[in-house]
Amino acid sequence: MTELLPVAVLGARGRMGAEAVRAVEAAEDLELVAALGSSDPLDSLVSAGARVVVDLTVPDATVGNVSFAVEHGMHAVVGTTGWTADRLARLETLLAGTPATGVLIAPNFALGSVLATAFAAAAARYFDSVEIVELHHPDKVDAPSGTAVRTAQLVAAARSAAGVPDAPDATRDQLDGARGARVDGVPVHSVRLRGLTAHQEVLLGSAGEQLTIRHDSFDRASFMPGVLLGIRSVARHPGLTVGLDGYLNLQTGGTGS
Ligand SMILES: NC(=O)C1=CN([C@@H]2O[C@H](COP(=O)(O)OP(=O)(O)OC[C@H]3O[C@@H](n4cnc5c(N)ncnc54)[C@H](O)[C@@H]3O)[C@@H](O)[C@H]2O)C=CC1
Ligand SMILES: O=C(O)C1=N[C@H](C(=O)O)C[C@H](O)C1
Repeated sequence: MTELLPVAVLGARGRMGAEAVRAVEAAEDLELVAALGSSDPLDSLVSAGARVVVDLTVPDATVGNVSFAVEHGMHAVVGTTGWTADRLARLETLLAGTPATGVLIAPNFALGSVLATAFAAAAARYFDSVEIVELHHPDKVDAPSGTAVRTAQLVAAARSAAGVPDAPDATRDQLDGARGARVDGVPVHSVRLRGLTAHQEVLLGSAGEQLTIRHDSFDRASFMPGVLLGIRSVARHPGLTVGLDGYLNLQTGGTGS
């Protein structure tokens, strides 16, 4: 009989965590060994024998949780937002001490969203202007979304690599925030609206034309195939991987590893 992979979920009583608990419980090759909330001690991850820790908590808690997992030789699959460049650099330093341990920081687990971001990065060099609109439910605690930040970073990097200058415009803000926030020079606008789940549009414009790349998550079930792919793959990817695209062969049309 094949051994089951022992998995723990942190933030297990939250919107995403509860969905992940159900997905792990339903997977025949995985065993849910711990499902922790905010007041549960991390030590129970060790006593439960978790090999992979899934973090779906809050930006203030995720760094401590992931550091604990890495320090105890557990792999981590992280959907929580708030991973700044500085936090990622410190995590890489920590991971250098345990070279066999893998951490996946995935701003978005929905395969369609990962593809939409890749399409936007591929298109970015061909258009004069690029702006991002992200739209979420109003219970979301952060803005802009992690997905929008990641998309803006990849768009900006693609434009910079191709030598595309920032598109100038004539607008001078009459009110702070009127043009959104800038992430690596890319304007990002955040909408919070009751009834929404998680949505993003990348608007690319040139003279006389517009390309819109839109992705919609209507249900948190959309994130679960990516969460499961992360859990099953993380041990084969030691070190830090940012973005689920790191586990997919997007260029070759492969189905992941
Ligand atoms: N990567 C992705 O595809 C997705 C990422 N997210 C991100 O996941 C995070 C969670 O989102 P939601 O589930 O909507 O939030 P939520 O607020 O419903 O759930 C967060 C849960 O974490 C718990 N928590 C807080 N501190 C904790 C700690 N130290 N240990 C264990 N649990 C703790 C809270 O009590 C709460 O139950 C957010 O950062 C969100 O942006 C959300 C959806 C998809
Ligand atoms: O809080 C959410 O809901 C989501 N958070 C992630 C983000 O900030 O990008 C992923 C998805 O957009 C849903």
